[in-house]
Amino acid sequence: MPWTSTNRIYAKPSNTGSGDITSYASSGAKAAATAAADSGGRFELSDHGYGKNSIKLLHVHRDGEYHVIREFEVSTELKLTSESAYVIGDNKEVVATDSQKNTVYLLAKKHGIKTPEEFGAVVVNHFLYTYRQVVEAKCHIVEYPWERLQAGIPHNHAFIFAPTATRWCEVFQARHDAVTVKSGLKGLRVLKTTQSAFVDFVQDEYTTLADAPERIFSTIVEAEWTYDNMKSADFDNAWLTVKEAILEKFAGPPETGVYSPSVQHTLYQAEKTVLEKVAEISWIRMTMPNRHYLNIDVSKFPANVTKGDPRHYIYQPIDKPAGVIYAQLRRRPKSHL
Ligand SMILES: O=c1[nH]c(=O)c2[nH]c(=O)[nH]c2[nH]1
Repeated sequence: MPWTSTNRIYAKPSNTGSGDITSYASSGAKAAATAAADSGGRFELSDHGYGKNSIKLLHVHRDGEYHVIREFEVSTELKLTSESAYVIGDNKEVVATDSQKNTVYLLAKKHGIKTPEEFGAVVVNHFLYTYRQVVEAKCHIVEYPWERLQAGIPHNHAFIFAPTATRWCEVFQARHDAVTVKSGLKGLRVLKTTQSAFVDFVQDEYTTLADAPERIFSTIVEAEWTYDNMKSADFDNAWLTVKEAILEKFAGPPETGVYSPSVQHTLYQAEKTVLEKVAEISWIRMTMPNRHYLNIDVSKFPANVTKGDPRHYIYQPIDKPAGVIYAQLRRRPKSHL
């Protein structure tokens, strides 16, 4: 889906002044009130920012009988040119976090929320355009996983919470720069009972793990990615494609599955599928913790207490520790040869 009709998203805000700007304190006071000046050159503020976290918001789009909902937690963060609020307690340039919260509701009312990524761009753009003292704006959005209720046919206005995976995005814009968008998925918990192995790894005096030609594979996937060409990006489609690529490469076809020689290989396969399928994604990073399920070793028990139905297999789920496997796959620049 292209960006919304508002072309403000791609404009590069300048600080040379505009009718939009409603607040700006004198630069004289700002120059003096730095941590470096205040501390006689001993210290400097190496980072700062402030905002409102987890602004809860339900967007309902009522189109006759057919209603669409999206629920979010939106967090905003601004960085000001001035250090005055920190160093001398001068709040003249501070856009209150309470006002940031109000702004989120008012922008949602005005523009609606088509995708979290597009709404995040509206929010950061607004802060940079409206307040000259804002040098950077960030908006982090987490979406609640509501799905339309299916009652034979899709229900017009009832929904069910289906937390298969949580969608999030982070939108950032610095003054004079374009918007950048990072999208992500977390909490996608999966398990399969065969077609997973881990063999042929280093065997030395530190090793007790035996080759496992057959094991349980379970993980809780996290993924994040950015876009090369945001103008043509279809954010909803990208998120669904990432989720489906992970499920496809983890599970394989329903009847036969797909063999996994390691978490590493399955993770790479999923990332490669995403870059093949979604042209606008420039890189993707996935993390797959290896949630271990240990075979219960019954060999030390007498046969009369261990024998039973051979179709029963009992494992011990292990919460901690978990293996942690991650990789980031990006497109290589096209060769000019
Ligand atoms: O798929 C795996 N990768 C590893 O690196 C590893 N290490 C380990 O102990 N078990 C596994 N499994």
